[in-house]
Amino acid sequence: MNDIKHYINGQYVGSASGKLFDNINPANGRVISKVHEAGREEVDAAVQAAKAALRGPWGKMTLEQRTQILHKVADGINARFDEFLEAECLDTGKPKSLASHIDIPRGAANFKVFADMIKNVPTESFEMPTPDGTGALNYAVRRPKGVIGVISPWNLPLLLMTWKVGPALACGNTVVVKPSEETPTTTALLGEVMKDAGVPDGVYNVVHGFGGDSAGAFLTEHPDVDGFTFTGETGTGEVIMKAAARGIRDISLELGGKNAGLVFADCDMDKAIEGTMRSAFANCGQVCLGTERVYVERAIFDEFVTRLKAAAEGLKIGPPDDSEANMGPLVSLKHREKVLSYYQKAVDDGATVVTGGGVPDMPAELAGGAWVQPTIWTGLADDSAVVTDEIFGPCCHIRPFDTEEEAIELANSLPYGLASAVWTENVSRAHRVAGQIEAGIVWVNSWFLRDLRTPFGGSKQSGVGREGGVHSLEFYTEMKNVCIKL
Ligand SMILES: NC(=O)C1=CN([C@@H]2O[C@H](COP(=O)(O)OP(=O)(O)OC[C@H]3O[C@@H](n4cnc5c(N)ncnc54)[C@H](O)[C@@H]3O)[C@@H](O)[C@H]2O)C=CC1
Ligand SMILES: O=C(O)/C=C/C=C(\O)C(=O)O
Repeated sequence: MNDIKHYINGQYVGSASGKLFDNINPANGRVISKVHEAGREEVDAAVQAAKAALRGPWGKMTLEQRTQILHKVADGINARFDEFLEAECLDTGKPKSLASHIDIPRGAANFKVFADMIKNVPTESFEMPTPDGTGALNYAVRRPKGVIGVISPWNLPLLLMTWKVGPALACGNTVVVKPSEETPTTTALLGEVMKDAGVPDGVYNVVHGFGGDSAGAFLTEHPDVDGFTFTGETGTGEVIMKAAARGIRDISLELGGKNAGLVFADCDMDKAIEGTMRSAFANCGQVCLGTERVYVERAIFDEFVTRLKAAAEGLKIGPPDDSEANMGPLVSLKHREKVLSYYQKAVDDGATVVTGGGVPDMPAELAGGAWVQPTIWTGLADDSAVVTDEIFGPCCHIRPFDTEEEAIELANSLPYGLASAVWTENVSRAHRVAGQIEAGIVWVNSWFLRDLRTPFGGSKQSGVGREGGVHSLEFYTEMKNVCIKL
């Protein structure tokens, strides 16, 4: 069994404290590896390496040189595709069929897309008159923000970490990444790829550990980090925001959601079932953009529930290597406890359990895994915690509505505002409803269709700021105006 070490200043290093924690395979509960837990010492070394690297060869490279290296990073991920796939699936338990189509290709694409984007985005220039008649010229330039602290979650580990690291490096910053303690491996492996691609030492650093009173907190408390980007729970986002306030550091937060799907009677039912299925159960329901509240127009409610039930019962639960499996386990037994507590709460609150609601029977070798059944409920009150809290499991509650206004009101009724999916074949309705939903992303007749040039993030308690396209460049750079008197 291998140890997973920190990656600091181009070297894999262990913790001075010798503290290690277990990395567990959620498909069978067995230990995959031991991970070094960073103390303040390792976090400080990583931040100092990142700070120094800003003034080293990285800071002196031309944009062309930098972006060529990032292309090599993407090529390096693709060249070691199977290793990344194996590592990601061991850490998360997700089906290889899913990770090979989404997680790993996006991990590589995140470097290429932002390397190309930074070369093609113009900045502003304004000529102005002056009293003496000679005039002045203003032009804006982008400069790296500095050292970026990247705190990433476990649900799409490589995808979400590189979604931040790709643009951060494209803009000339250096990074210290704190991956989730649940899924450290691909972030660690990326160090080798960075080295082989010619990324100078100190540009990409990784420290492992937990959140509070561990590597995560030590990183956010470190005064030499210039900005933080985080994806995860809303409560954690608040803690990070407070830490970033000291020293007035910038933040980009993509937080929780309790997303609504609105299914109108004029929808294409096949599309609505297929899309809602994916949005509720893909990645075992562990996608912040997933649909946990489904509102269906009363005329088609019964048919929709019957068909979604059949679809959920058709899912094949299994380990990553099972090529027929389309649903893996949850990320950990601890997370399963949380999800199962909501399964119980739904029953206590009087739900009708349409399907699921428990733990599936698994073969003996998988019995220690964090398996749960895909679950659908109806009949809960709008204020049940099952309908208002982010559960982050393979489950949804379906409730009927009678009018478009009611559907919009229900969708907007929570403090979250991340994503929504609207199912209708009426284009006027699609525009009207999309315009009124309080969320960062509204999909119409689709879900998780991602164009990396688009703004991505949440409104209300689902986040602060937007990443994606030029919005990533906005966050990862400082704009400076130069005014030249002519
Ligand atoms: N993509 C998303 O939107 C995600 C949402 N969640 C939600 O959060 C719930 C709890 O899962 P967790 O893993 O505990 O999520 P979390 O938000 O606490 O963890 C995400 C990352 O933040 C770090 N972190 C935690 N506390 C920190 C602190 N005080 N300072 C700095 N870094 C800190 C963690 O170590 C991890 O790297 C889930 O049940 C789910 O509802 C979890 C993961 C991803
Ligand atoms: O960038 C994407 O395509 C996916 C984003 C998904 C999340 O942010 C999430 O599940 O947390």
